[in-house]
Amino acid sequence: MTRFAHRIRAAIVDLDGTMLDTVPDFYVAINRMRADFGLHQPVTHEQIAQLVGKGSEHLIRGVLALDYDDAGVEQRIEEAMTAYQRHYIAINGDHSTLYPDVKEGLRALKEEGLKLAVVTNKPMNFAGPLLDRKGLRGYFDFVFGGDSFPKKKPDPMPLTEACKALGCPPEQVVALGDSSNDAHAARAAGCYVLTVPYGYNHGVPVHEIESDGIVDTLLEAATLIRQHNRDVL
Ligand SMILES: O=C(O)COP(=O)(O)O
Ligand SMILES: [Mg+2]
Repeated sequence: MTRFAHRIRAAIVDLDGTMLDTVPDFYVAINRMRADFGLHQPVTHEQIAQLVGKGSEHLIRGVLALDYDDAGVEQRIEEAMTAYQRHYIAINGDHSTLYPDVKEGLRALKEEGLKLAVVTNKPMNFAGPLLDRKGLRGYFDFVFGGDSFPKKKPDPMPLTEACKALGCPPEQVVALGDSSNDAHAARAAGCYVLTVPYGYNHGVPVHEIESDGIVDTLLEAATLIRQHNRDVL
């Protein structure tokens, strides 16, 4: 955390793979959608984890591509998205769990005086109810989903817009995420970025992500940020 000499005033936090292990929810919704298509062999948690992080359509296209060629995917994508969304909303949060020290980390960031925003590629109608259900919504000043802006991460737009909402220049904002998607968006927006090693990085080892550091938990991120803010005083 020495790249910029600025005090950190806000954090932008990713959802899937950073705060919540949501693959078990995706697993149920995706395999129910597959069953609707007569595909009864379930896709695995590992296959799903590699496809999470770039929004629902990317995920469902990737899942369909396991069984169909390009034309077959195109033919089914609309019906698959409708079925998937119905199944996901019916179970949203039933099987997903908080990673260790998430609430402790968010609390510590707030105690440090940071403003907090969620920026996820999950659509808002999934993200909002999930954050409420897991007791996370109250920590955040803003929540932005994959459909909140015309572009999703790794485009910098959602982070740039979140910085504006937070009222902080990007160089005073740290992004906390689990994937290269978050890191690319943060770098392009001009924010710091710290990555957690336990999430889903499209099947690529987390140390290959260009970030300002890897932290074991959000609580460790908060400790690092507090230290950084003391050092720049
Ligand atoms: O791809 C998704 O649905 C969400 O992924 P994210 O929360 O890691 O941005
Ligand atoms: Mg993520």
